[in-house]
Amino acid sequence: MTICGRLHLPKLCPERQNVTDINTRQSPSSGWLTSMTPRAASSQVSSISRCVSKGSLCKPPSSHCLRRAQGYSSAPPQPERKLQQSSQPSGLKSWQRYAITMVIGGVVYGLYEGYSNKQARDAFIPYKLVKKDPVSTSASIFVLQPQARSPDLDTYKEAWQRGIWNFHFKQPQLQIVRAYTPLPPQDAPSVEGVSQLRFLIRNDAYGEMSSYLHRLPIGSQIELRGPNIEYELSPDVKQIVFFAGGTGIAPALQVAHALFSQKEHSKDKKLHILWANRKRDDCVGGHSDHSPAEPLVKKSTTSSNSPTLNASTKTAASNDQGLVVKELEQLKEKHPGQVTVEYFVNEENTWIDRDAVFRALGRFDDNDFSGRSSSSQEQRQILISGPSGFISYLAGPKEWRNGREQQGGVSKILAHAISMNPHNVKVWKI
Ligand SMILES: Cc1cc2nc3c(=O)[nH]c(=O)nc-3n(C[C@H](O)[C@H](O)[C@H](O)COP(=O)(O)OP(=O)(O)OC[C@H]3O[C@@H](n4cnc5c(N)ncnc54)[C@H](O)[C@@H]3O)c2cc1C
Repeated sequence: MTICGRLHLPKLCPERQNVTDINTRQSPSSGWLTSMTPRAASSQVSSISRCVSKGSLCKPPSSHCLRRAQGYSSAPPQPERKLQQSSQPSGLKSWQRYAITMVIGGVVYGLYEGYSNKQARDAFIPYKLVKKDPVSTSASIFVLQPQARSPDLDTYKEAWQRGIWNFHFKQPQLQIVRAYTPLPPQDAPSVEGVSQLRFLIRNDAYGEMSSYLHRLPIGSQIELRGPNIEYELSPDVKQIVFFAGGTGIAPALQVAHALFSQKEHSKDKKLHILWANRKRDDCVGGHSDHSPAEPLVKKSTTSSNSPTLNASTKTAASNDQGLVVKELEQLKEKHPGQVTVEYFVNEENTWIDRDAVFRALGRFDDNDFSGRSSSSQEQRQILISGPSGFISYLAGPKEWRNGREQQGGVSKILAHAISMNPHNVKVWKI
């Protein structure tokens, strides 16, 4: 078993964005590149080039020249004789000076390119709220359309292929930022050119951002920054068991999108999703794909209305399907035999407990792994996404180390289930 860290794209520190509160688990980055402006970069190139072409004997050339370029020096004044000496073509031949200039120029250009791309990623782009489709009494799908400045669609297209990612939303009055995960585009032959974004957002009555977003009328402007990659799907991954809590289903749908759009062996890939919600309202019409012979575990026998499998089967008989359930059903139709879903509803006393986790891990099929070169760990992955309590309950908490949120060890129910299963797996807490 391997526990993996998450990918972090560097971010400008919130203070510099005039944003005071951010809920992403990324720490603000700092450092020379972040704090360097393009003008400073180009002035440094010219100062460095000047310094090198004069044949100055800087050792190492860059540090001395950089200090000079920055306009300060702690070195004592150089005697005139030395300066004259340095203007002679003493140590370096002209081709050497040229080569050094080219190398330094290339490095600075590379840094500047990176800086420009980062600037574009870190800028907030205005979107217009064009639709809000209720999914349940507490969550809606928000549809956003870019306004004047068009986003970099290529970057989004790349993100859709890469795995799990999010955007930062800005609350303009409070200057706070929260992350939300876009849902894969629907009914689009290609993600290319699709500029609308959809988000499943829960309305938390006491939450600053979510209640603000749910109060916004259609036509309002919302500013977004991204994409921020959280998890990168390796092309070697063949089987995934995904534990999703509440809106944690959005990353599961993203993974499905990335997994099945991979060109190689996409027909061999399998995804099993276990989706837990507090209320049936959030997943109306969802019925589990587990075998009827395997009853879901009844947590409590004291409650008179503690339905088990029968209740979910009854609900499934209804034609009513929530929007997210519909998307899951479409996914199953599009990839028959490759996608399976189990629903867990707390108010119906169905839980992702020990048995459920153990059964889920039993879906990893060793027969699918012949003749592949990559390690089986890479090929089988367990992903967990949802509120921090959900992740902790299943696999132990994520941890803060050196100002960054890290994966932490795998403990609790998942560790037990893994120890009982003979499979070699990689675990990601999203
Ligand atoms: C990478 C990532 C992706 C995410 N994707 C999604 C997504 O796709 N969809 C989605 O809905 N969410 C998503 N989230 C969660 C989202 O970013 C926000 O955390 C969530 O919407 C709550 O933010 P908020 O500002 O509304 O709540 P906050 O104001 O930050 O409050 C947080 C919690 O504290 C409680 N609280 C606040 N004040 C009080 C008080 N005085 N007393 C008691 N309780 C209080 C609130 O009820 C709330 O539950 C994601 C989070 C991350 C990190």
